[in-house]
Amino acid sequence: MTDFGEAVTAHVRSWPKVQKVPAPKLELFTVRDFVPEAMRANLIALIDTKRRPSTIADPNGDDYFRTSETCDLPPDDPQVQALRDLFTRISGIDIAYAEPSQGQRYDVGQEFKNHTDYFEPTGADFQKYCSVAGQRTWTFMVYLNEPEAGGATRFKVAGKTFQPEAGRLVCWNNMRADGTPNPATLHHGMKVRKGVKYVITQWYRERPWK
Ligand SMILES: O=C(O)CCC(=O)C(=O)O
Ligand SMILES: [Fe+2]
Repeated sequence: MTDFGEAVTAHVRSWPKVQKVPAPKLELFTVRDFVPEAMRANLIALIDTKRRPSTIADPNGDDYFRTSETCDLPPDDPQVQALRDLFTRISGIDIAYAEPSQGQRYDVGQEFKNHTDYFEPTGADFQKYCSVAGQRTWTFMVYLNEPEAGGATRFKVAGKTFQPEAGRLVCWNNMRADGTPNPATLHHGMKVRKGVKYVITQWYRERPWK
């Protein structure tokens, strides 16, 4: 599938128990209990063994913009493959368009401030990140657990906040119908206040990743 607009939206909508989140100017969906519990536990353990400080594409002078840790999930791990299969089934997007899946771990006080997942077309590093596979299209994000307090994902423009809920999927189209990046996708991984938060993010590109 190479139509990342309506075709993916229609595919996601056909998933049992998917909910379309009412948000102006934004295709935003959620599915509760998307990731089975046994898979969540294994993925959390994987993230814990391989984490490194998270980075951002265009440094903006704020060293505290994204303070979490990231894990590049091993593509040959059976749990990672099972999760990627789930993303393929709900999105209908060929796995060739998927970036390597990433785990994120937030300790108390850690966050990912307001950002968009697409690369700024005017950003200094746009060519570096997008010349081969193109822009990011869809984001599929799952919560692997529930911290004791904090750690919500807030879509400021769309006016929607998700509390972390183990197994829940949140997904959205980063592009508008005309193919330009959609600023209404702005979102904030808010500070964890108590406990630890684990999520996995899966991004898709306009062209095959490799
Ligand atoms: O942790 C969250 O709630 C959001 C994560 C996120 O936005 C990202 O990894 O791009
Ligand atoms: Fe994000």
